[in-house]
Amino acid sequence: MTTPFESHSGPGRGLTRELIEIVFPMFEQASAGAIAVDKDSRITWINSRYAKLLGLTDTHGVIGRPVLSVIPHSRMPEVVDSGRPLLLDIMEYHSQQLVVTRLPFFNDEGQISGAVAFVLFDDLQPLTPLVSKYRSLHKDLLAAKRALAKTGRSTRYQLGDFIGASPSVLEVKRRTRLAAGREIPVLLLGETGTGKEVLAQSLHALSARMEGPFVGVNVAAIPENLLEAEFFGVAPGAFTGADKRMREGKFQRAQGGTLFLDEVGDMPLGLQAKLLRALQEREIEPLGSNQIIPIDVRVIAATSRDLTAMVADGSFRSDLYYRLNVLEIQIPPLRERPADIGILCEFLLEDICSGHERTEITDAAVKLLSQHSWPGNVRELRNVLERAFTMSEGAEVLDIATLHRVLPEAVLPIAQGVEPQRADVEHLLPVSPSNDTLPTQGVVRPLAEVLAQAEAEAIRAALAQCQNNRSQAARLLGISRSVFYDKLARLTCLS
Ligand SMILES: Nc1ncnc2c1ncn2[C@@H]1O[C@H](COP(=O)(O)OP(=O)(O)OP(=O)(O)O)[C@@H](O)[C@H]1O
Repeated sequence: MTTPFESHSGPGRGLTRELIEIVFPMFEQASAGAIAVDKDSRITWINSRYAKLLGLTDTHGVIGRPVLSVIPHSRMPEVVDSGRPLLLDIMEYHSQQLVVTRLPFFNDEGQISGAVAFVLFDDLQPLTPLVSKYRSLHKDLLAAKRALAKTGRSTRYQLGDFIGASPSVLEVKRRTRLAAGREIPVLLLGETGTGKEVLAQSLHALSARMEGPFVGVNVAAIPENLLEAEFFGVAPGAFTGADKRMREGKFQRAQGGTLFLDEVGDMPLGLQAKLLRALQEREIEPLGSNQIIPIDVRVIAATSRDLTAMVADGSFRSDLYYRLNVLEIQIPPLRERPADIGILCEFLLEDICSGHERTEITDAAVKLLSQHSWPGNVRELRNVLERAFTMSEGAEVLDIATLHRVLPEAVLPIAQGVEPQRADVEHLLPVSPSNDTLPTQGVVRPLAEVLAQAEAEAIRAALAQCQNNRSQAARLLGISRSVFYDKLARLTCLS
C-alpha cells in the first residue's frame, strides 16, 4: 500500500522510513481513521475511513487545504510546530469526541516534514470511565465559564431575551443572526430603550467571538476630554499624574472579542478621525506612547440619532459612517409595535417578580398601556411595571384600577376612553367598587414626583429641540453630559 511518507526516507531524527513502514500499515488498519499533513499543516493525505467519519463527501477536495479549515479543533499544527507527538488526546468534532494520537515525522536532515494522526477510537464505550471524567470536567468548565461571564466582560443577554413577535422584531432577529455569522461591522439604530445593548450582546454571544470579551462603551456618558484615553489607553507616565502602569483602553480590553460603541453619534469629530484610523489600520497607539498595538476587535456601533442627517451637516464623518454601517439593523420604537406590549409585559413581570409571588396583568390593562406613546420604549415599560409592582405591594393582578392607582397620569393619558373588560371589572370590585376612587386632576402629589416629572419633561423637550443630540441637550439644560446621561438613564416612567 502507499503511505503518506513515500518521499521521506533515510535515517533522520524521530521516525525513520523503516520504522514508519512497519508501524504505519498496522495503525492505519486498526484505527478508525488516519490523516497526514505537511510542514505547513496542509492536508497531504487522508484515508477513506477518516473522511467518512468527518462526513467529507469530496476526499480529494481537502488535499492541500489547511487542516484547521477542515478539522477546526485539530492540534496537528501544534505537533508540526513543536516536533513533539501528542500521544493521547480527545478531540471534539461537531458533537463527536474522538480519541486521537498525533506523531510528527522528519526528513533526512532531521527537519520536520509533517505529521500523521490516527483516530484510535470513534466510539468511546471502551473508555467509559476516562470519558465520564472528561465529560464531567468539561461540564464544570462550561459552568465556570458561564459564571465568569456574568461577572466579567462577557454578555448577559442572548437573542431569546430580545422579546417581540411583530414582523419588524422578527426582521431584527433575522438580521442579527445574519450579522453574527460574519465578521462585518454592524450599526444598530433605534431610540433610547429599544434594546440596542441587548441586541449587541446577543450578536456577540452568537458570533465566533463568543468566548472573547464583550466590552461596551457609552460615548455620550464619558466627558469629552477623557474619551481618547478611554478608547486607546494611556502609556505609563504619559502625563503628570498619570498611572505608573499602562492603563488599558477599551480596544485593548476587547481584544479577541467585540467592542460595542453605544451612542456613537455623540463622538466628537477629532475622535472620529482616530477611530476611523484604528479601524482601517487595525492598530492603535495608546496616549503618550509611540508603541503600536495591533487590534483584533469586532465593532458594533449604535445610536439613537439620525446619522445620515449628521453626515449631511458635517457633524459625522461620512467615511466613518460607511465603515461602521456595513450592515444596518433598525430597531422599531415600541409605539410602532403595540402588539408586542402584552408579551413584553409577561416577560418583564416574570423578571421583576423573581423571588416573589408572580404578578399577572389583565388584557385590558395591557390595552391601556398600549395607548401610551412610550418615548422611553422598553426601558420605560420596564420602569412602569416595576413601579406598578412596587406601589401595589406585589398585587396578584395588575388591572386597570391598580394601574390608575399607582401610575402617573402621563402614562395613562386616555384612561377614561378604555372600556374595562370583564376580567378587569372582577378584579376591580374588591379593590375599589367604583371609578370614583381613581385619581383625578388637581390631587396634590408628592413633591418628589412633581419634580421628577418636571425634570423628565425638561429633558424630553431639550432632546426634541436638539434632534436627540445629547451633548447639545445637556448644554441647553446647563448640566454636564455625564449628569445628563445619568438622569436620562434613571428617568423612571418619563412622566
Ligand atoms: N426587545 C426587548 N426585550 C426585552 N427587554 C428589552 C427589549 N428591549 C429593551 N429591553 C430592556 O430595556 C432596557 C433597555 O435596553 P437597552 O439598554 O438595550 O436599550 P438601548 O437601546 O441600548 O438604550 P440607550 O440608547 O438608552 O442606551 C433593558 O432593561 C433591556 O433589558
